[in-house]
Amino acid sequence: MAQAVQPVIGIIGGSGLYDIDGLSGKRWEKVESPFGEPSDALLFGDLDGQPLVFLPRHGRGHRLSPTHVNYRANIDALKRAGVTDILSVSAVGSLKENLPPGKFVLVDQFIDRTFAREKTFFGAGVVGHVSMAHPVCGRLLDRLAEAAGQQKIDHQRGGTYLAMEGPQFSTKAESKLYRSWGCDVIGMTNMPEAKLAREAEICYASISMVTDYDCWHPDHDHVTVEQVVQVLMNNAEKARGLIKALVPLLAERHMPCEQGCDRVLDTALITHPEARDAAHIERLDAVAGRVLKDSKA
Ligand SMILES: CSC[C@H]1O[C@H](OP(=O)(O)O)[C@H](O)[C@@H]1O
Ligand SMILES: Nc1ncnc2[nH]cnc12
Repeated sequence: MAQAVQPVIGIIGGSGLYDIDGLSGKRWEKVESPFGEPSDALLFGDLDGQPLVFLPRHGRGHRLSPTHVNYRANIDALKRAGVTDILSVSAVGSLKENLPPGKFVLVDQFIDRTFAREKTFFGAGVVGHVSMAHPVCGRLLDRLAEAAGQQKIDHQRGGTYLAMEGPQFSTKAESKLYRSWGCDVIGMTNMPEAKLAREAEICYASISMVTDYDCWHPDHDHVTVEQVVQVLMNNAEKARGLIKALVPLLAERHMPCEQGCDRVLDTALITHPEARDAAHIERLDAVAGRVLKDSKA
């Protein structure tokens, strides 16, 4: 018989979102990870009785570029904090005419064009392969769409997020190429974040807030940080409202994830138990302890 789980909601705040207000019992706590330094301490608290953990992706003060965010340490730290569901909040450029600045896109697919980041917890002594066919948890996406509807936020359900390395914005040729691929939005951070959340068996969904038309649109200025920040400031209230509306929708005890996000490692590991590396198994205590606990040397 499947067991109900008490959800712990993790929010990864992107550009412009470095804190969460309205939390009771608010405390910043440093969480150590064997994968290095998370972007910042974690902010623990309760929102209307629901446990919540917040992490500013770029650190308070926006110290880390998308390439220098330690995505592995961030996801590992959230897993150690007991997080079951991650909501990633991001600023993105629009690659479609009908997605103007201010619109929220609840993406459901990604194309990963990043190349200078650690992208897996596995390898070197513990090899694992998880499915990324459906990178976003359907249940989280349903609840997000419901909350956005309740808040009357202009949003699109579904869409493809192109993850680029950055930190420079795209050339016009790149922007047009991604449009020709049918991508909806572009950003620099949701990959490998979504891949690592999947490996750590945490449900993941992304709220992508459109801030600009990147550089392809003949009638709009090319993206600048100033423009992104301005649109984010105008939308901060909407983002806060969405999170507030979403939390109670996720708060009821839920059964194991229907999509299986929380058990992907049941079928992912290929290294023979006798060939597994003891030191690596130790580093994976939070991420994969559930399936590796009998492998310890
Ligand atoms: C400040 S503009 C570029 C910056 O904003 C986005 O970050 P995040 O996803 O954390 O909101 C984009 O990916 C870049 O990192
Ligand atoms: N146009 C853009 N390209 C990449 N990341 C972004 N974040 C916000 N706007 C962006």
